[in-house]
Amino acid sequence: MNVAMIAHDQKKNDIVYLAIAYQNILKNVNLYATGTTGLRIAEATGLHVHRFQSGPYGGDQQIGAMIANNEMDFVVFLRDPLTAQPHDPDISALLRLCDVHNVPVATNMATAEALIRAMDAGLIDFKPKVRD
Ligand SMILES: O=C(CO)COP(=O)(O)O
Repeated sequence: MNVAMIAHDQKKNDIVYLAIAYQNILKNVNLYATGTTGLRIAEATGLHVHRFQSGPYGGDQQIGAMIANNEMDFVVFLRDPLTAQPHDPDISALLRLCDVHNVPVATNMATAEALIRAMDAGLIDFKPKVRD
């Protein structure tokens, strides 16, 4: 199970809270993250996180590549809806790829918690996606 965790700066504390609260579940998956988010999660939890570039430097696109390669099962992307991001096209592209490949993606805390619990309960079908 490969899970990506990404958060904009104003949401970093939230994603750290999420990782701490659910670390007993997240320790059983392969965690991927953009650079700074991954560092914050690793420091706070001790969990191993595969870290990509920081988002504005290509991290979103690197995670997008995993989605396109059918290698990502679940994405938590806590976006900041109140601050303009210089790499907005990359953010849109990542979310678009989640929809193209039918990958569950949570963009706020409420959905993230619901999906992590659903994942733990085996309620989400994470089988490899079938494409035409
Ligand atoms: O900008 C981001 C996602 O679009 C997140 O990048 P960082 O985790 O490196 O801050």
